[in-house]
Formats: sequence, C-alpha cells, structure tokens
Amino acid sequence: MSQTAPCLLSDQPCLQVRGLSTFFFTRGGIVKAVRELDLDLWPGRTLALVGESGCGKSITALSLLRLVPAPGRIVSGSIRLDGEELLQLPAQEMRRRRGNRIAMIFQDPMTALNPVLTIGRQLTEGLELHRGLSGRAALLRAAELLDQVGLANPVQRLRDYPHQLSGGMRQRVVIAMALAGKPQILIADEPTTALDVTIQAQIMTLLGDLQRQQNMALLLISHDLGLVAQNADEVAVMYDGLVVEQAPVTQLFDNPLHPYSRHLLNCIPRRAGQPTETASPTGPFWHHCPARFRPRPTGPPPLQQTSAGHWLRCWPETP
Ligand SMILES: Nc1ncnc2c1ncn2[C@@H]1O[C@H](COP(=O)(O)OP(=O)(O)OP(=O)(O)O)[C@@H](O)[C@H]1O
Repeated sequence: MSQTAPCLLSDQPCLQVRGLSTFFFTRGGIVKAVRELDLDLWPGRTLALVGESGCGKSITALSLLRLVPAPGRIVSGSIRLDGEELLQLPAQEMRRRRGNRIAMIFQDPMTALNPVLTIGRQLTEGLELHRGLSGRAALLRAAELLDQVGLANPVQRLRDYPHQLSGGMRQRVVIAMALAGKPQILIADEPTTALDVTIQAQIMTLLGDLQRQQNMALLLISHDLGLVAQNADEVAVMYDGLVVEQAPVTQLFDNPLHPYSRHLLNCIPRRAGQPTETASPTGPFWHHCPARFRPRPTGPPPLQQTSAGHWLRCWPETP
C-alpha cells in the first residue's frame, strides 16, 4: 500500500483504535491518563474529543502519534492506520507515518514554529522530508501551500520569521506545514484557543475547507462546546481517561445520556471560553453521579450501545 495514498475508501475508518491505555509512571504513583480507548476516524469526517482539563485529550492525541513523553507509556491496545498496526512499527517507520499520514496542529502555533528560521525554510524542510522535494520545487510548493491556507503574498511570507506574523497567520502557516505531507488524518488540539473569536471562525472554516478538499479525517480536541457543535460530526466525551459517551453531534447535544455529559453541557458559557464550572478528574464530579452509593463491580462500567451510533459508559441510574 502506498504510504501517501489518500484515504479514499470513505466507507471504512482510516484509523481504528481499540483498548488503548496510556499511563504515566510517576514517583507519586501511576496516572492512568487514557484508559481502554476505542475510536474510529473516518475520511472526510470530524470526531471531537471533549472534556475538561486533565481528562486525557492531549495524551490521547500524542498516543495516536506515538509521541507520549516520559514517564508516560502506551501500556496496551491497538492503533490501526488503514489496517496497519502502528504500535508495532519500528520507530523510523513511525516517523514516516507522522506528517505523511497523520499530522497534528497544536493550540499555540509558536510551539510548532522555530523562531530563528524563516517560514520558507521551515516549510521546505517538511517538504524535503515528506515529499522528497528540494530547491526551487520545494519553494514553489511551499508558496502554493501558503496560498492554499489563505495567506496573501505567499512568496513574501516565505521570507518572514514567525514573529513578523499575527497569531492567526502563524496558525495558517502551521496548518500549511501539517498539510505538506498530504496527511489522511489531521489531529487539531485546541487549534483556535489562542486566537481571538473572529480569527477562530476563519481557522475553523479553513480546516473544514481543507478537510473537504483532501477527504481528511479530523480529530478535533476542544473544550469549546460551541465550536464542537458547529464543526464536528461526532463527539466523544472524556472523563478521567475514559470515553464516557460518544454519539453523533446533534444526538449528544439534544439528548446527552451520561450525567457528566449533561454536566458539561450545563456548563457551556454564555461567551466563548472555558466552562464556568469545572470538575477535576479525581474530584467533584462523582458527587453528582446518581449511582455512586450503589455497590458495583470494581472498575469502570463498560461502553455500551444505547441506539445507533450512541455509546454510553454508565452504571444504570436505577438498579
Ligand atoms: N508528563 C506527565 N507526567 C505525569 N502525568 C502527566 C504528564 N502529562 C500528562 N499527565 C497526566 O495525564 C492526564 C491527562 O492529561 P492531558 O494533558 O491529556 O489532559 P487534557 O485533557 O489534554 O487537558 P488540557 O485540556 O488541560 O490540555 C492528566 O492527569 C495529567 O496530569
């Protein structure tokens, strides 16, 4: 199978994750950042991962790329990209899959950009690595990519350093860098949080347009439920490392079944930004759990299908 083949089979997921668990082995004990995660990413579709700070969203993303920092480690599970098991690939092969097949953009574009290199240099490096282009061909392609992400005067921009661009322009450059390898899957971790509201909307429109053009699967990580409602096809709600509910976006917003999903939706702020009330993974949310006093087997409840495409991990409210 070609390493750069776009995901054209829209009736099959590009990425299938099963039973993925990632733990941090710290001096203070084991932090179970991601537990028993199952998810599918489909070509041309957006799955949003929501939940508050510390629930495991970013570590999920880093696990999919096999970039979990020490002392963290993937302890079990399977990640299949078009049927190929990523967890068994040699490190060098995995490096090739990153960028070529799965790319990621982060909240703060400055973390992805080198402040002392021009935009042109940074883009052409990626094009050399992932597409084998060099010299003038790489520069031409870099300018095309900047044009594709909506930057005016792309040739001029190639000579700029990151600090010469606005935050929105920098995020467009980062998106261009992510697209350099023509990935099938784009992971966007809070891609607009650092930007002001009008620029946020422009970046989301851009991501949607690029996704349609390239039939990319998008994993959108966000705490902004308004943004998720507008941009996702499906939503997975995470709590304490576990997906507690997953459903098509309208179903989840119209009929959230898990008490934690309801709690999150009740916390949607009137203005864009963080929810006004938060629950820490170890903390207050379980006080709201209606089943908390009932004896139950140890370990979390299983994820069960309640209707087509709607999955729930919850002890029943009535015994
Ligand atoms: N380097 C690390 N060492 C130990 N624990 C870590 C490390 N990085 C993350 N964790 C833990 O893993 C869990 C999941 O963290 P993660 O960054 O995925 O949360 P998140 O949902 O992305 O939060 P945020 O929205 O704030 O980015 C948290 O309990 C966090 O404390």
